[in-house]
Amino acid sequence: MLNVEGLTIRVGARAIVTDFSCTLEQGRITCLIGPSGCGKTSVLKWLAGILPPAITADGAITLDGQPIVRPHPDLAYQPQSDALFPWLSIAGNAALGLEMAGRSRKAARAEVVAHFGAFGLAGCEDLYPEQISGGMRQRAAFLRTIVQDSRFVLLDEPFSALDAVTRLRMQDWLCARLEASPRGVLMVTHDLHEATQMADRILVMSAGPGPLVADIPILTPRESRTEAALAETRTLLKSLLLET
Ligand SMILES: Nc1ncnc2c1ncn2[C@@H]1O[C@H](COP(=O)(O)OP(=O)(O)OP(=O)(O)O)[C@@H](O)[C@H]1O
Repeated sequence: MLNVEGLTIRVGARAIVTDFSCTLEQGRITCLIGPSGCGKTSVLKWLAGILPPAITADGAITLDGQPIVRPHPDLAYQPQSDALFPWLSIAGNAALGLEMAGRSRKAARAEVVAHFGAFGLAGCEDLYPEQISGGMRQRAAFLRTIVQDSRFVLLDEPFSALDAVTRLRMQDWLCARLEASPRGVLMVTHDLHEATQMADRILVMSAGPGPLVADIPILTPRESRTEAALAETRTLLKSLLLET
């Protein structure tokens, strides 16, 4: 279990996040939503240990009750931008996390290339990032993150550049992967449909810096999440976002 307590993030004297707390459990998807600029990305960057030096933060983080130093191998992070290296092929980029974790280049490449079909990247193995579309780059970055062995995954709008059908496919792929290999996921999204379809719980941040506005468990099993079953939750989320 990953626990965050009392996280406050400041840019100079200005607080952008105040008193943020959450618990991530393995096998559960937590979606983080909130208005643009409320600090969602900053929270993920803090968790990943990559906040820029100009941004300061106070807060406690523990993994199974023990404080951890980040970057940490049990926390994989996919930034909002695809952040692919232009000089590496798509297969090379996707395999990078596994290589850094100690796999040989050949083994890492074989492991990621096995998913290229499901990710709509078949035939792109030896192309470079500038040769493929933004949606394809985002899928390669997602693959690089999700194949890692980390117990927790931090995803910042991982499907924002995808068309509607591809997005649904990737959502299904992620849910199936997590069932086969349970990990804790914290995913930022602006898409209420995505959040309610995928999440076990949804954390709502406020526009102004302040504690979470709401922490909403989604109890309906994923296979029963019809439009009707989720309508009430979506209405609640919309009204919370409008209020903030
Ligand atoms: N490097 C930085 N220097 C100065 N201010 C920053 C920096 N990074 C973020 N901020 C400010 O911190 C606040 C929170 O930004 P952040 O990107 O975390 O929000 P967000 O909720 O993820 O936004 P969005 O939904 O638009 O991606 C914003 O006011 C932003 O301008």
